[in-house]
This record gives sequence, structure tokens and C-alpha cells, in this order.
Amino acid sequence: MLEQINSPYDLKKIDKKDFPLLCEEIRQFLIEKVSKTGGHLASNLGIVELTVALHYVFNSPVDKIIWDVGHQCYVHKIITGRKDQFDTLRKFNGLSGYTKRTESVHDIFGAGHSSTSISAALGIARARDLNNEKYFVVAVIGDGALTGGMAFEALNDAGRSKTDLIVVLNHNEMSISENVGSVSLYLSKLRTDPGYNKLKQEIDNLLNIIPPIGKNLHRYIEKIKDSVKQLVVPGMFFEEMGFTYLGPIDGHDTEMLIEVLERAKKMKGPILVHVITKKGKGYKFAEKKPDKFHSAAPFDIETGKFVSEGQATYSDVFGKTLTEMALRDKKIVAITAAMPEGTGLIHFAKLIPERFFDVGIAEQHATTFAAGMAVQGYKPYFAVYSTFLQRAYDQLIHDVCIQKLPVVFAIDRAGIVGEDGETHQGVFDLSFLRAVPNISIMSPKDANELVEMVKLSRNLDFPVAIRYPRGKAGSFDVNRECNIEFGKAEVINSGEEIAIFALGRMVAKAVETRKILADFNLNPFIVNLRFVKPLDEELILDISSKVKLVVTIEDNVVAGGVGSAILELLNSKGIYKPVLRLGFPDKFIEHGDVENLFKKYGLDANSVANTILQKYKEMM
Ligand SMILES: Cc1ncc(C[n+]2csc(CCOP(=O)(O)OP(=O)(O)O)c2C)c(N)n1
Ligand SMILES: CC(=O)[C@@H](O)[C@H](O)COP(=O)(O)O
Ligand SMILES: [Mg+2]
Repeated sequence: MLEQINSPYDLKKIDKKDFPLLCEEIRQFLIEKVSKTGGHLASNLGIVELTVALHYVFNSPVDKIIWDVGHQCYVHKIITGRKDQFDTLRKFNGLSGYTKRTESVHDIFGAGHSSTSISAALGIARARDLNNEKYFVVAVIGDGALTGGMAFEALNDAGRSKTDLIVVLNHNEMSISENVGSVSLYLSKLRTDPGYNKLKQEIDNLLNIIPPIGKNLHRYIEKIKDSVKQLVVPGMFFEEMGFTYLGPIDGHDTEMLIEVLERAKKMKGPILVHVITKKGKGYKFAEKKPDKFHSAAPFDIETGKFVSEGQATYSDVFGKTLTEMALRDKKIVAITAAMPEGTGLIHFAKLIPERFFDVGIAEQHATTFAAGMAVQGYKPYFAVYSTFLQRAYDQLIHDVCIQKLPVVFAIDRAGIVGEDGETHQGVFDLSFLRAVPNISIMSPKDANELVEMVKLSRNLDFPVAIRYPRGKAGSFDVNRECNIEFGKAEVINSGEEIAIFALGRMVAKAVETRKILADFNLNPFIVNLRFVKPLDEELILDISSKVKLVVTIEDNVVAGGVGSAILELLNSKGIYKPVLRLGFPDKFIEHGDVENLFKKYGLDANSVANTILQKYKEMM
């Protein structure tokens, strides 16, 4: 059946009774393809029936379906004519793992970061109304994404607006890990107590029988209805927010889904359809461990084992080091915004649960919450992906840095992350952090240096950012002493003519570059900068004054990064030399394998060596 589907129109030609079979085919397709490419398997397995029902009931692209985060849009991509590209999913020049406006007219709104769908949908709906147009607007948001503040800002705005808008809440009790927070508990209550909803329906029916006689009496009765509802159905949260609540419904029953969505179509104002699904449905390993199959690496279908399992990542190095420190130091607390696994804080959570805080997908709250703990003498470590820290820029400035509070931002996934693409590349943090007073920024060249930096940060009495990349880290020792001196760079090689200042994982590339340049009789200085703020000015000025060409290499956009910092320093001291700044250009970096991307942007060792040679020849 799947072969016949190349557009939502084809789906409408299929007999509804055959949908369960179609969904089964889609699941097999997903498992087979994602086992090879990697990707967000569990979320997509859970949303098969809901996506089929949505595309059956609504008429995309005339009707607008907006996916929150977008990591669960694979079924949508299959139905909207992109199934033949699934072998290229998340690969260089291949299909994006998220919704992307340039990829299809059915991707009405691009995503990757969480909790944006209701705002975007409301914007589209209000634009529709201003234009006097007629179409449906549907936001699909998960229970995890609903923990994000933006979702509530949007509900708050939409609820009283009377704008026609349908929000479908895909409730599977999971964020990446288990979902957290009181809204999550509230949803679970709705989910597990069918009588609760039946009662609501019965009360609504009963109250609606009361005839509205006269204007004043009508108003009075409406008031009574509201009070009775509040008394008998406590916490009618969505209704109180101004939404008509439909649900909860079984999200794996296509017939039921279609019936309820059709009903929602006929209703006016903001509607919330509460759908219960199972993350990972239909693949036993993903059902059992939905967190492991959330953002899955390629795996073996039979065993559920990941191809590259085993080696420690930078996240593990951070998580294990901090846990080790915190076992002896009761002031250390760890904070995550819904990423305990991804950030390596799971190690901390298991051993020291009382000092571990998962605040939901709420980076802004996490940052100010950390500031609050710091005010009371704790040492908070907020582990956050570089790309998601963008969300909390104001909190970082206003709540942490202005007050010079000793919060440590453990910035994971700094630099390019690869397959997640432009929404997730962590290539802006150096630029946006450098501009902020009071914060110190450092980046380790390898796993052991990360251990040392985490230790160093413990006794720094001001805001600190430690940035490190996604991926394997090599061997390390959490018991290693800290030998790094604050603000001091490391000279890896002395040299002549050329100085290469590199940061973080680019140090290894600089070392490799030097080997290539040796064949051309060039022996540059190689400096591991370690610190972006403060820069080791003395060392940088000393070495720069000895060479003809200064080169900087960073895993960040060139604009405002560490190369800019060095250029500014040299300029301010009257050292006017060519400074070749290597990093990412002024564009969003697409998805693909990290090494391919480094190559494309001239940041692999061979490309760096060639660029240096060319520049050097021009100068001679
Ligand atoms: C701002 C932001 N923070 C963190 C993430 C990482 N993230 C991606 S999906 C996800 C969980 C989403 O859960 P939910 O919306 O319930 O979708 P499900 O996977 O359960 O279907 C998280 C935390 C993100 N995409 N954006
Ligand atoms: C959708 C999303 O934002 C996360 O699932 C992200 O893809 C995880 O990335 P990692 O695989 O690097 O943890
Ligand atoms: Mg969920």
C-alpha cells in the first residue's frame, strides 16, 4: 500500500479500514531505513496513526500542519512524497531530519528546537483571518515540548483569542527521557482516569440542557456552569485556558482519530485534541528503551544494538567528572533542561538524585534557576547543548552575568554536530558569549583537558562557560589533578614564520596541519588557546610578534569568534599582520557527516594546510 502513496491525496483514496495495515507498512519502512541512517525512530514510530489521520482529515498544503520540534515528521515526509529519499535521511545533501520550508510545500514551518509550534500556528491562523481566507491550522506538539515556556505563552495568547486553531497534543509520557513536571503529572491523570473525561462530558451535557432564558439569566447560568465545572472537574486546565478540550483518545486507533479530528474541524475557536500514544510503538527495543531510540545511531534490527556503542563521549567525561566531584562536594548541583542522557548528567542523576534537577525543556528557566541556587551558595552546573543555550541568552546576561554569579555552563554539542543540521549546529556560542562581560570561556583540546577544566571551574567565583563537542572523546581519568592555569594557553609546538592558534577539537587539526606543512618546510607554532576569555594576551602577542602570518582555527562562525578576538587584540596593540581566520562562514551550516562538513568548509587538516600555503605564497 505504501508504494501507492506519493502525496496526501493518494492517502485519501485508500479505504479507511486499511489504515492499520498501512500503518504497519510505514512502521516497517521506518525501522528498516532508520536502522541504516540513524535518526529519531521512537518518536516517529509513536506517531504513525496520528500522522495518517491528520493527512486524511486535513488537506495539506492548503490546511497547515505545524510539527513541534519536527523530529517526529518522518511519517509526514513519507506521506508528502519524500519516501524515496529516506536512504539519504540526515546525510550530506540528503533529506533533513526536521521540517524544512525549502524541502516541501507541506513543511509550512521549519523546526528543530522545541515548543514553537503553537506560536507559529497562531501567527498563521491570525494571518489567515486578516486575509479573510479559509483553511485549518493545526499544531502538533508533544508532552515534552509542552514543558517549554513558549508553548504556554502561546496557549495564553491563543486561548482567549477565539481564533480557529487546532492543537493536537501527542502525549506519550516521554520527553527524550521520562517527561517531568506538574503539567506532565496532570496529563497522566487525564490519561489514566477515563472516568474523569466521561464525567466532564456528562456534566457538559447536563449543563447544556438548561435553557438560556433572558440575557442576565443566561450570563448567570454560564457563571454557574463554570463554577460547577471547576468544582466537579478540578483543573480543567485547557478549558480554563480558553481551549475546547477533546480527549483523551487512543492515538493508535485511526478510526477514532479521524472521527475526533473531523469533530474538531467543525468546532470554532481554539481546540485541543489530547492524543495518547506509545513512543517506540511496534519495535520492541524502542518500546522498551524509547530514550535510547529517541535520537538513534544506526542499529541492528534483530538485536537492537547500536553499531558504534561503547566508547565514552565528551558528555560522559563531563558527567562522570562532575559526579565524582559532587560526591565529595555537597555544594555542587547539576541542572538539565530535559537532556539527562545527552549531556551525560544521567551519571549524576543516578548517584546523587537529590542534587540533580531536570527542569523540562526550559533553558531559560534552567539558567535563572541556576542563578537562584548560586545566590544561596550552591555551585550550579547547567549542562546544555550549545544550540539550546541560545534560548537563554537574556537570562545568561541578566540573571547570571550582571550579578557575576558562579554558574558553570557546560556547553555540550559546541561546534558542528552533523546530522541534525542547521537548527542544531553549535557554531554561535563563542560569538554570543564573548560579547558578555564577567563570563570566562574555555574549551578543552581533549577528554583529559575537559576533566581539568571542570575541576578548575569549581573554584572560579564568576560565570564560566566550558564548551566541548559532540562525539567520542578518547581515554580519560576523572581523578586527574587540574594542571591548567586560569587564562593560560598551551604551546604545543614552537616554530617559525607562522603561528596557528587553535581552540578545542580544532587543536588536533592544527597538529595534523603542521605535519602536512612540514613537507613544505614550514614549521608553524601550534598553540592550544584553552581560553577565549580571558585570552592569554601575553603569549599571543609574544608569538604573533615573532611570525609573519597568524592563523586561527575554531569550530564556530568566524564572525565574532576567537579569531576575531585575536585580531582585535593584535590591532589594539598595534601589531598589524595578516590574520587568517578559519571557521564557519556567514551562513547556516547544513546537515551531514561532521568530517564531510569540515572538509566542505575548508576546516579539515588538508584544506587548512592548503589555505595556509596559498596565503603564505601570496605574502612572499
Ligand atoms: C529548545 C530545545 N531544547 C531541547 C531540545 C531537545 N529535544 C528534542 S525532542 C525533545 C523531547 C520532546 O518530547 P516530546 O515533545 O514529548 O516528543 P516525543 O519525542 O515524545 O514524541 C527534546 C528535549 C530541543 N529540540 N529544543
Ligand atoms: C530533536 C532534538 O533536538 C534532539 O533529539 C537531538 O537530535 C539530540 O541530539 P543528540 O543525538 O546529539 O543527543
Ligand atoms: Mg512525548
